[in-house]
Amino acid sequence: MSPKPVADLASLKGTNCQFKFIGEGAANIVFEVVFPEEDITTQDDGDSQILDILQGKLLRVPKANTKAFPHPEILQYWESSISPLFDNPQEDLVQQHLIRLDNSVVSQLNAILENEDAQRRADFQGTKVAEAEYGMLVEDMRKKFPLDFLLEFKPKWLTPSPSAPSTATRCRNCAREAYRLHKSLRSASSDQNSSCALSHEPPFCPLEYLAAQSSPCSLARVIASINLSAISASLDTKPATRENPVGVQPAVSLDGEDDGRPGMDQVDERYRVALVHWLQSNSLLPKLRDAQESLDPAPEGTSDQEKLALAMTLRDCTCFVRISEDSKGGLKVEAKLADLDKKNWEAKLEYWKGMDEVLKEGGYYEGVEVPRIRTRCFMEVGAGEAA
Ligand SMILES: O=P(O)(O)O[C@@H]1[C@@H](OP(=O)(O)O)[C@H](OP(=O)(O)O)[C@H](O)[C@H](OP(=O)(O)O)[C@H]1OP(=O)(O)O
Ligand SMILES: Nc1ncnc2c1ncn2[C@@H]1O[C@H](COP(=O)(O)OP(=O)(O)OP(=O)(O)O)[C@@H](O)[C@H]1O
Repeated sequence: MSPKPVADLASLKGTNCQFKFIGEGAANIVFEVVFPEEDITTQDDGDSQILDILQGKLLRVPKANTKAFPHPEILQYWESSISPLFDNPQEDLVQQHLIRLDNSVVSQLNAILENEDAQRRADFQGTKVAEAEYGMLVEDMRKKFPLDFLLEFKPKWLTPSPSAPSTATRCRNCAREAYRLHKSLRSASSDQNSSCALSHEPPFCPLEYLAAQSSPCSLARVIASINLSAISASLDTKPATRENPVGVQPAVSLDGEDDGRPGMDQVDERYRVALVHWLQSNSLLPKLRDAQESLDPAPEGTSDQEKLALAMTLRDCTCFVRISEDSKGGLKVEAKLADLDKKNWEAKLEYWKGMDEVLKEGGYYEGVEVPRIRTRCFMEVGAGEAA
């Protein structure tokens, strides 16, 4: 049975609410619905209902002209195929609900995007919100209070790709990053771009987040990457692009402002301890890895494309880790996975197969592409380290 919408955005008409652009990916755009203070205190019954529903949630709407499934289908899949993989889906997954969209709201959202266009990631500029019937309300995983600590990253492929050679020295993600950078180097027409791609900061390897459970060196690198990211974010104000390696570093938010963010060393030591404890002991990333692994095909391959699609969904999610003070003055860590959307395997199969081939044939798994792209994959650096 299809999920039912929890609300209709048409009921926002006549209110003074505004929308704020929060972020976007290839398939969705996320907005905050902001109400003026006076509206919050003086709503009649109908409006206060939608206000209550929107509380603590963000509006996630589909982009136009993608091959992604409509949100009701994504949600149904999430309920039937994703949630059962987790022992405690309420705790482990960013909660989401269906909401009915409204054409005039979609026009409003598109006007906001047009205004923000110059600030958007270069390859996303010009893309619009679809005139779809449904969108989603998702649990807001941003900081709730200024002192909260927030880390956002994509865990990606936590086990080797079944098609990687046994001689691989890079994980699938670092191999793909090397390929992307290599491609941008080859297509760069000016010397300036070429040297930029060669002198890039190596992409942070997502395997390190999991390795931090047993390897003190990985743990130290994760903590260092957070520092690095906070510093580079304040120095480099250019929007992230696929070719700009800063865009693939984990996003970290320490004080809610983009500029002058302190590094971890300036943050309350208690937050660092809580983060280290989470990195060393969480069951979320091992659970995600096990789920990915259980879907991997036998060596002879699989023809079960639905299984492949589920594996690819689990390899393309986002992890939010929020640390905040609880009501007793202690710290609570909330770690949840988002963007576990059903993949349209019919539309993506060729891309997936093509990428597999390119990474294997181009020597990206072994780091033998010419010129060699600098990476710092856990498989490279972690190999010689004792746990
Ligand atoms: O192919 P990959 O590993 O680069 O992953 C793509 C993502 O690239 P990223 O790893 O975040 O740099 C890509 O992320 P971006 O939007 O480019 O940041 C998408 O998530 C894409 O999935 P879809 O087309 O939205 O269904 C992702 O495609 P899938 O392969 O997961 O279908
Ligand atoms: N629940 C949330 N809480 C806070 N921020 C969020 C939330 N969901 C999404 N965002 C922000 O919006 C951005 C884009 O959202 P999302 O990942 O859903 O887009 P997408 O198009 O599905 O991504 P992809 O390209 O990976 O498929 C995220 O990177 C994040 O910064």
